[in-house]
Amino acid sequence: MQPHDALRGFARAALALVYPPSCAGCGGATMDPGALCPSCWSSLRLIEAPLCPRYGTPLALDPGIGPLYSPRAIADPPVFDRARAVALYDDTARRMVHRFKYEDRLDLASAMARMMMASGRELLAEADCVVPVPLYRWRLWRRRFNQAALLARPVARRAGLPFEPRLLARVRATRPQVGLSRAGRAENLQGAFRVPQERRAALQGRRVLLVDDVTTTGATANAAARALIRGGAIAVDLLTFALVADPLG
Ligand SMILES: O=P(O)(O)OC[C@H]1O[C@@H](O)[C@H](O)[C@@H]1O
Repeated sequence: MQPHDALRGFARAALALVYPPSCAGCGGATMDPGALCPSCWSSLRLIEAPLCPRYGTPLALDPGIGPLYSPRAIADPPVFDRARAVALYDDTARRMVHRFKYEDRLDLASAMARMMMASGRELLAEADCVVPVPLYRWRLWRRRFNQAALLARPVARRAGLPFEPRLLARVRATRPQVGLSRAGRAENLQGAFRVPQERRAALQGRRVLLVDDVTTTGATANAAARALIRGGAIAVDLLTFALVADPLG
């Protein structure tokens, strides 16, 4: 056994003392940290092909005639190239995100990131770097962590890609997206992100994988992707843990 394996084993055991393994969905007992109990696992609505190649939303059928875009991708194409998510944001996925983000269950990040790696395989294969959606400094101070960064870091590390949280900054405080209409969400995010002048050189010509916890309307990802492209990225893909299947009208 390598010394770092022993250290990792010790860290895992110490973590299990602080956070006894419990289901990431319902909180019931499980064997492994971050695992789901059989009932939550079977109710997690994993997103599987056929998918809209742009928004990553599940499609009802695959006619087998090449890529089929969702009506929304045709009528309202996003700024990012392709989005992928692990699960639809209902029941189990919502409970997981709430535990992680609002109940400080930061230990869930590793398991969630592992699932994101599987769903984002094709995006990771082409990405040059991984950038989390940043929080504005006051929000970061209040929450004490950026949930997107906690997911993006292990994704980048396991994929062997650079983790680049400083390539994108949130330069304006925005209202929480929850409770806003689709138009309100887009307006709320206008001008909220910028690539810092001193980081522009580092971004030129790179394909960015943007990471967040949830996509609802895509307004946050669009605003972030727009700023990254203005700042020099050649393209932006989006990877989130959950996707709201039927976002507000
Ligand atoms: O901008 P849309 O996709 O509507 O909403 C998703 C955002 O709203 C927040 O709660 C999430 O963390 C994410 O950043």
